[in-house]
Amino acid sequence: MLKPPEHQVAGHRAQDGQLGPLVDGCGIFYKPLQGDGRGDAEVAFYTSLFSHPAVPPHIHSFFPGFHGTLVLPASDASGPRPHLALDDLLAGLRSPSLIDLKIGGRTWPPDCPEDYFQKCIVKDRESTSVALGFRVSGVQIQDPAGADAFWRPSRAAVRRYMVEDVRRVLRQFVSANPPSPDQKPDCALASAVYGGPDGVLAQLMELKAWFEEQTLFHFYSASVLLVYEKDAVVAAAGQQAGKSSGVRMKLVDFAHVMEGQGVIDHNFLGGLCSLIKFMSDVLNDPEAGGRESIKVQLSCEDGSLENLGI
Ligand SMILES: O=P(O)(O)O[C@@H]1[C@@H](OP(=O)(O)O)[C@H](OP(=O)(O)O)[C@H](O)[C@H](OP(=O)(O)O)[C@H]1OP(=O)(O)O
Ligand SMILES: Nc1ncnc2c1ncn2[C@@H]1O[C@H](COP(=O)(O)OP(=O)(O)O)[C@@H](O)[C@H]1O
Repeated sequence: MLKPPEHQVAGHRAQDGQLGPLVDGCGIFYKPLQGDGRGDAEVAFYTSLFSHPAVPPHIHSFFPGFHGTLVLPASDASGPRPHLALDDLLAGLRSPSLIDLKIGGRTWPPDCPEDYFQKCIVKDRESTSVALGFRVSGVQIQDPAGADAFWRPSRAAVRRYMVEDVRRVLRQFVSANPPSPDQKPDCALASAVYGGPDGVLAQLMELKAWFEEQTLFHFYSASVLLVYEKDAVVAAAGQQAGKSSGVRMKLVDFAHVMEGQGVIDHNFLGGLCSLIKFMSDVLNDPEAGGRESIKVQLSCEDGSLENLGI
């Protein structure tokens, strides 16, 4: 049976009669084709990515598997609608921690409509996109209180994140202690999630190497989605023989991918480099919890952690 994903952290949601993605519980994530040509652009991108001879096969693993399109009843009750059928990146995970990081200092493609440009540039300037080359779009972290408890700041709170908030959240994301005004993130899982041969940093470096060369695509408003499950990471760290921690890192959201026309995607590449630097800092200085006394908006959706003065 199709239902809205339990753990979606950003983007359009199939809630309250809105159009959004659905999952089948068997490993497929169905994303409705959006209007204004965005859905068609996303289908064209996936088709090109998986068939273009100049895309090295190992690069495919940085993207969700693509299984074509399927007409399904839309979540907004508007009737049958084509959906992209993608691998569900959270399949098999009961208590995932995940973060959506929108990459690029500018999220608007060239020649987009003026009103869209105006909307995007305001968000880019008011968020950390311009300053850092990326921003947090959404985050959920398993709460140590229980496997089914999560810390998930509201969309409005995430939109207000400034540079120090981003630094803090990237530390909190790999910490075993809960977000609190009294404690710095302990970064206990940093080496297991960000470090190691199959950790996020190693994967980002491999992706960056491709972006240093590829001139096929320019990715505007696409995200890096990081997913891990604490129990699996802790279990892998306790084993000698390099058991995989199962940390998943994929790119998502290709509604605004443009042809690269032989030019490096310096906007996306710059954002990747910046993210790599931020994560390296977490690994190299795991004790630091970020500047003290910063007013960040670490609110939960239930409001219980609203306005922590961290
Ligand atoms: O509608 P908004 O203002 O919430 O903007 C959406 C963005 O939400 P935000 O508020 O930035 O978190 C949303 O961002 P996230 O995926 O939530 O990071 C998308 O950028 C979405 O555009 P598209 O589906 O990628 O074409 C954006 O939707 P469009 O307005 O471009 O359709
Ligand atoms: N293949 C996928 N599997 C699981 N979750 C996904 C997948 N793609 C996206 N998501 C979830 O949906 C969110 C929004 O996805 P995105 O493609 O950016 O949608 P939108 O175009 O509405 O912004 C992501 O932050 C993530 O939580």
